[in-house]
Amino acid sequence: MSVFPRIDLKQEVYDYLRNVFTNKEVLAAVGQGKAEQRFQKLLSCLSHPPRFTCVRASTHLAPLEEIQTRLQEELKQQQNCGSKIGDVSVNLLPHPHIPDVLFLPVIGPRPVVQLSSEVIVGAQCGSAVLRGAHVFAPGILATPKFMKKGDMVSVFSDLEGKCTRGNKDFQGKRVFVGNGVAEMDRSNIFCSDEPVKGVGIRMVEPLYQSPSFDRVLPSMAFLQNLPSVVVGHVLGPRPGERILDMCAAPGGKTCHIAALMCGQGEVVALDKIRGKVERIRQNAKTLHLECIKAHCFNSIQAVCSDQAQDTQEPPFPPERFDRVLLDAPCSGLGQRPNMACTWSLKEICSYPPLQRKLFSTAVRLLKRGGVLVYSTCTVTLSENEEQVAWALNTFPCLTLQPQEPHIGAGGMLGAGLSSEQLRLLQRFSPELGWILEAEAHGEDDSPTKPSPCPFPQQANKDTIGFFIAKFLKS
Ligand SMILES: C[S@@+](CC[C@H](N)C(=O)[O-])C[C@H]1O[C@@H](n2cnc3c(N)ncnc32)[C@H](O)[C@@H]1O
Repeated sequence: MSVFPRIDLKQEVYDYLRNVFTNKEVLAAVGQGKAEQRFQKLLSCLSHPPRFTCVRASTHLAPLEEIQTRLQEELKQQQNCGSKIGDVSVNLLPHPHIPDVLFLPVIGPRPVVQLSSEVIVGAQCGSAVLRGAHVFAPGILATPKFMKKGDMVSVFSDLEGKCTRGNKDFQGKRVFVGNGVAEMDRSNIFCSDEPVKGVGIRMVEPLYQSPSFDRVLPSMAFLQNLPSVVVGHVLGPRPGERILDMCAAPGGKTCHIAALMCGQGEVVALDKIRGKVERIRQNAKTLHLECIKAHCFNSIQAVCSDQAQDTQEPPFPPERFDRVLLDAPCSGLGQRPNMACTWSLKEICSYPPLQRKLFSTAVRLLKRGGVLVYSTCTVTLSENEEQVAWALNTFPCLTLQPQEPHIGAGGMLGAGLSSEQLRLLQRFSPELGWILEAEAHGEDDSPTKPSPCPFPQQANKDTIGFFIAKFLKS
């Protein structure tokens, strides 16, 4: 199952995370051995891609079955267009409990032979390749000296971010992600006056095989991690409501919310970075969602004190929204695949205070009787369960609510929450699925050998690390 080394973390971050996963409450519940095993499995699975590609289907535009058939046809055609991945069957699977999700099993790691011609790409680009993307030219850092369009090359991801652009003899740490065909000469990539655009290497033998969804039925299929799709359903928007998405770019969840409302009502999407707000607008346009109003704004300041002010633009008067989503900026330690995180502990610990400021604004902007969903794509306690404990103490008007669907695990021990409160939280913990799988394959010393999870449980478990809490304001 593991082909890559465990995620590489700064020692101080490793120690911090290890303390989180072996905290007193966890140790009292499961003991040192199990807690340590869970932490080590987490480090392993973070460096690997999830084994399913999740697509959110635009069921506001067409029935799921129609989208499934059209996508399958498109992806088969893509295979026939000259790539070596023609032997793969495209089998999109609907999720039995989530009406707008289609899964595509990822095939890998496959036995791909490395070539002598090496192309080095940035870590982010390498991660995208492991999830089915081709290599876009701006992600290329180094190529063979005389690389010409049409050459077959092996693609490697620069693990430590040490490869300089245009390097001709990079010797640093890298991992192999597959073979591809150059779509450009080296000179076009590094010696052009214009910023370089488009596909630089077309992947024909990826280590992990999943079709590229680039320009495949863009209005019908939106690539989104499963927990992110769950967030939209947990928020439960209804047609005609007024919804605020406080940290919205690039707009995956905003668009899902608008689609669930069948375009009726209003979804206000805020993000503090102007370029990213444009992405929200583009996505809304592509998906034919007209009820989205995107603004560039610092959400911490999105509430004004004047109750009477009825403005269409931020800042908004208090208690203005039926539902609020705070998909908070976070340390992102649940993202997969991620082979190396260069962040310091100080950077990781900078998020909780920011999240609390955003949360306080969210509570003020929410109507009484309204729903607030808080989510992150990270695995720390301080950004997840500890934030929930803080919120319940600070805002007596808030209560935790059950989530639908609830396909992840409950909250993690360590923040002093009761078992009932933990049950109401939803934590996607891919390491738990990996432990089951290893035990089933006899890789661990477990006395019992459960069988590997069938679909869809496997797809529900092998996701990015993610956290969701749902509150009602009374
Ligand atoms: C986790 S991402 C959001 C992903 C998004 N919800 C989606 O599903 O596509 C967090 C976003 O918060 C934005 N952000 C960070 N601080 C913010 C603030 N004070 N006000 C508004 N947006 C902020 C970042 O620019 C980033 O785009």
